[in-house]
Amino acid sequence: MSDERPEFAFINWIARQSGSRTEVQLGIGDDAAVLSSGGKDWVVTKDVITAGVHFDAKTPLALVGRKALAVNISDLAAMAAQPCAAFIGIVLPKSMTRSAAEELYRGLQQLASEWDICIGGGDTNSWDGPLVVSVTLLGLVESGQAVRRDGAQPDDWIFVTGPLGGSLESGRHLTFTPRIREAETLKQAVTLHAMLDLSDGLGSDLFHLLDRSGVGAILNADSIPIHPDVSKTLPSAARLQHALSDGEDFELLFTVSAADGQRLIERPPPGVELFRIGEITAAPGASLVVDGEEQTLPRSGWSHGFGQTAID
Ligand SMILES: Nc1ncnc2c1ncn2[C@@H]1O[C@H](COP(=O)(O)OP(=O)(O)O)[C@@H](O)[C@H]1O
Ligand SMILES: Cc1ncc(C[n+]2csc(CCOP(=O)(O)OP(=O)(O)O)c2C)c(N)n1
Ligand SMILES: [Mg+2]
Repeated sequence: MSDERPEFAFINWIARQSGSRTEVQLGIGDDAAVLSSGGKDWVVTKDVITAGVHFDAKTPLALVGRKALAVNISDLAAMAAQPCAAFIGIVLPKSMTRSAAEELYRGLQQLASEWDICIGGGDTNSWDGPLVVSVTLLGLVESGQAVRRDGAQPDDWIFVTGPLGGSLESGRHLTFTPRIREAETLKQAVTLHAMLDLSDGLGSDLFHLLDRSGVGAILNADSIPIHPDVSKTLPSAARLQHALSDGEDFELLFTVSAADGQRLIERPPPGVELFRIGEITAAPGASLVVDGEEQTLPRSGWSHGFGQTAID
């Protein structure tokens, strides 16, 4: 007879629908999972989402589960890898019911099956704090083919795969489709020099790519695609600011040689939206051309602040 106390009953319920993959030789039920790669490279990512920070009390729990996995799939898209197995850590508020916990998991499980992801394991805790979901996601890529942040080169063209801004107000941050297919299509079409996904906002994430690559960038304000979710009644400078700093767009930003960039513009690969927003420069720093005038692009966007007030 299996252990029917809440934690173990819930884990048994999860195990019955965890999916399977040949790479996952041993999944839920032992002290650890066993995976084999078949000669490819593993690409491993982790993102945590927290009540009050990434979703609020009104967010349907199925969408919370969905988002916890989707943000990680987006990180694998940014590396041009294919998702394979997920490990789910959940810290439930003690007041949460079993059916609420199941709803959370259903949202997660549904997205997992859409992307053929096997849930290989995880951990379940409960406490007197808010809901926290932490996902570790493993993906696969042909050896040496992961696309990194540090490969941008001077004169590269910079592209994004979709319009930016307004994702929180519209709820898009809960329902977006990770750009796995787009990354795969682009990887087939051109040589991707550097890539990342836009989670904190263009005005923040661009700098991560520039810093890692040791280059700078010049962006054209008129070319930055502003999402229809950003209110049309705002002045254009405010709309641009939303596109730069709202975050959670989960579009890809990538750089390619000018020749490859030209190719993408002339023959856009099917199923990929593309916006050319600027160029990489040898000189560090980022600037923005607004009405023909070059301005410094300040770092903006989201970052998790802490340690500012001495209460420890
Ligand atoms: N607490 C942590 N311990 C170890 N590595 C971390 C921690 N937090 C973030 N990282 C690492 O720092 C890098 C940047 O993280 P992050 O800004 O969260 O990236 P992303 O936007 O892709 O999720 C990643 O390599 C991530 O694995
Ligand atoms: C309740 C709530 N407040 C604010 C936001 C907006 N927001 C939360 S986290 C975030 C940035 C991305 O999160 P992070 O944990 O930094 O992701 P990572 O860069 O690690 O992928 C944004 C824009 C939200 N989605 N929900
Ligand atoms: Mg992260």
